[in-house]
Amino acid sequence: IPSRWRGLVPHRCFWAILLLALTVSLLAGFLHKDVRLLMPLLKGQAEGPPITNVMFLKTHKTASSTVLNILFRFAETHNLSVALPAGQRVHLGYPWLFLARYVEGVEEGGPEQRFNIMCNHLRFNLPEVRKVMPNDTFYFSILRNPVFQLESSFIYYKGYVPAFRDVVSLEAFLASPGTYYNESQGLRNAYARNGMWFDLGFDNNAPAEDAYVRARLADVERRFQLVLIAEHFDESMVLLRHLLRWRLDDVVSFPLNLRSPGSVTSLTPEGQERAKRWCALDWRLYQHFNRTFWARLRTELGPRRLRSEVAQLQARQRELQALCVQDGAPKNKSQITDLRLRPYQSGEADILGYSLRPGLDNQTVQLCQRMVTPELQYTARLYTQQFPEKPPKNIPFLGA
Ligand SMILES: Nc1ncnc2c1ncn2[C@@H]1O[C@H](COP(=O)(O)OS(=O)(=O)O)[C@@H](OP(=O)(O)O)[C@H]1O
Repeated sequence: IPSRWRGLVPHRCFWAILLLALTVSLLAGFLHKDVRLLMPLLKGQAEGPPITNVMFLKTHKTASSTVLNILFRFAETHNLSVALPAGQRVHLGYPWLFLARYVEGVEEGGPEQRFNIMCNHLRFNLPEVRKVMPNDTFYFSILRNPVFQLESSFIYYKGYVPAFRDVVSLEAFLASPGTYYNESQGLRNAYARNGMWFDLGFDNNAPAEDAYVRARLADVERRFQLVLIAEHFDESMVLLRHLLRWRLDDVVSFPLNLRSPGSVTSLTPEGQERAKRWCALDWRLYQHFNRTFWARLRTELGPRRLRSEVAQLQARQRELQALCVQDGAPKNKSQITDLRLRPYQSGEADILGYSLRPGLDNQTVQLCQRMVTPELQYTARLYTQQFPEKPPKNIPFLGA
């Protein structure tokens, strides 16, 4: 070593060691992350092909139309059969308890029929669902904070539900529900109290006694492999994708069936507390499954992978929104000129949908159109595809 460099040697050694240490630690961090990101691929291979027998209990006003759109798209692109409402119906017998014969192609005493996907509105009734779905079906559902679910329901079903018809606001209804809500007025009132409990097939007017509630929660735990939470929609989709072993693009969606900001009125804090008491069964249900949802995310994915997949999902959604959606935002009914894309309007709500960007090529139009097709039109379209020999579903509001 030349003498003029001798003093530098320990110094250089120090830097070299530091550089090595940094490289190793960076590499370790990178590899750790990368291995985790590779896990779905590796695990997917180990665990087998995507799950294609799926039953989604479509609860009301819980982002369930967005989930239905995801399932319909998956069915269409994978050539799967869907348990569709028979004849001119657009739901599977709701609000009556589901019966197998509400499904098109299923006849009492007729040959056995099994479908891959089931997701139109129905009131859950396991023995009858099992008659049309394969034994290895994956069952899942979605819940929403009952305060916001009830707000959405009130506006949407204002003219339809006897309990809501003659009251000026949800705030007024909750201040004195006994004045407006009459149990004996039949099933139509189910939208006014514990709607999610009702959709699960339970008695929405039952007293919220602890033993009863616990027993029903255990029923739901036993039957449904997964219960998602609407407030955490993206996390929900990441978890769903993981459990079904689907691709990221299979669970990308645009929010459907949204109320316009002008149709949203929020309850006061006092009104919210009343809503929780009035819908005590739904409140217990929601609290329980909100807890299990986060516990499940922790065990199935862990925070780092969850964050990374949610970010990927959101980036892909933004990309598709820029590609597909005219002006990149939802529109009200008068702005949607293509009737195939105009969502059903109900009650006092202004329900938003999407128009497609003009000038898209055929393949892109197909992809985008599927993503923005509302529930009724999509149900009708799949029905015609699946039963070309039957009269098509006639959706009267489309002509209006
Ligand atoms: N992705 C996503 N994330 C969070 N929330 C979402 C999403 N998609 C739809 N929504 C909200 O869900 C409400 C509509 O629910 P449903 O489609 O279940 O209604 S319906 O029962 O089928 O009529 C409706 O709620 P409100 O706007 O409060 O009425 C939608 O805004």
